Amino acid sequence: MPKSILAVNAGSSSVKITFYTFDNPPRTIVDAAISGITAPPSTLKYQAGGRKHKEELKEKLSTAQDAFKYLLQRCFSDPELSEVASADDVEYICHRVVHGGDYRDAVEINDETLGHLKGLEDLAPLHNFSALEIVRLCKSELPKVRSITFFDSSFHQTIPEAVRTYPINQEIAKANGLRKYGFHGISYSFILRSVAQSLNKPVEKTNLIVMHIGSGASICAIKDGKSVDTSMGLTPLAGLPGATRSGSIDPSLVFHYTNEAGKLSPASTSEMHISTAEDILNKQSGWKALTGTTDFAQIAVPNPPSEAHKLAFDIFVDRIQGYIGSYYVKLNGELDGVVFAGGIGEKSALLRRTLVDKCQCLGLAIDDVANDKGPGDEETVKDISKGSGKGPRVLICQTNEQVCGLKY
Ligand SMILES: Nc1ncnc2c1ncn2[C@@H]1O[C@H](COP(=O)(O)OP(=O)(O)O)[C@@H](O)[C@H]1O
Ligand SMILES: CC(=O)OP(=O)(O)O
Ligand SMILES: [Mg+2]
Repeated sequence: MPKSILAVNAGSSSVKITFYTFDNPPRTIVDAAISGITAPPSTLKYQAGGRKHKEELKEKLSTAQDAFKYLLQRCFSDPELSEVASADDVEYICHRVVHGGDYRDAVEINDETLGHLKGLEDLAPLHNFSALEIVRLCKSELPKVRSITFFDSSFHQTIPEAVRTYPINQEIAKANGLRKYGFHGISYSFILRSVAQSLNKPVEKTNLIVMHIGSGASICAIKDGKSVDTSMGLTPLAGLPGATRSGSIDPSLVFHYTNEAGKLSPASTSEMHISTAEDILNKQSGWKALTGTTDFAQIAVPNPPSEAHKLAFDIFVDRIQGYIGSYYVKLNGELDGVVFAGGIGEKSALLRRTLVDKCQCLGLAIDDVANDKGPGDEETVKDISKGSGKGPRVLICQTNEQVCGLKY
């Protein structure tokens, strides 16, 4: 029997895996995901053929590796999944790795590339360590299967120098690789292709503002099919706030927050060197710090349970609105569409409605019925614009960070 390809997406609050056939285009054999790792109980979603299943898990899965092991076992032990019964049925594993440094393309894992990626672990503290733990697990437990890593940062290699350069000492910046990298690029690349196709435009002539907003949130300006700016920076902390991340703040805040800020955090291990400040801004800020929950579904409601929930919603809207305005100008007003994607972007009709209302002056308008309904299960791109006028389209794209790796 021909072997399969396994794609793994370790996000900051979820792990999603998909097994594909080697067909062209690849056929999905099974899709399985665990979400809510940072807000237990975790939820399992499992879809194989016509079978769909969702359940709250009793098991405590507190790390991405635990979630990955659980998902793999679940697929291998499914008696109805003869195509993927064990590691012998897998030829390649494609891993989403958030920070790829200067890598422009995917790389196969060997001692040299793994060593190089280990050097980048500190630059994406909520992601690279977990993803590489899964890579290491695959190397030891599925030693015959080849692992390929695909990077979120690759898509943003087209960002112009003046945008990616921080105004600091350039010798130090170059020696230490201190520049804007940008992330969620695997998702942006999938969204770009899917939206261009749905608008009937060639990718290289498509101009978009895309929001990938989930536990980690970013926004990207795409001009002629290329990333020209994005809100995340050297690390995924910059830009928009997220479930546990502050997003951009005045860097001096770090020095005033606590005089311990420069010290290594207790969470640091000999493998990761995270300061207390990084720990606080990455893991103890965002919605969690403001409201106590990391679940935006509890925040984006018409009657928020507290003032703090309302404030969290308003902060998010304010920051996104600022980027949309800035990117609209950077794209010279030549915009085909504004796209909502990621867990929040795809599911929160309230956030979409609020933002589009605030951006009316750019010609954006939303159809309430289409917006409230959202996309159907099989609908990758849904147009929720009002009327068929000339303004930029407002779209929802159900992104897929697994399949994208296969098409790079
Ligand atoms: N109906 C909803 N309204 C608002 N937010 C939602 C809704 N459903 C899920 N979310 C949020 O989506 C986020 C997860 O997004 P996702 O992109 O899947 O995760 P990750 O960032 O881990 O990859 C969580 O914060 C979750 O609360
Ligand atoms: C880069 C990033 O923040 O990813 P995620 O949204 O999956 O946490
Ligand atoms: Mg994600």
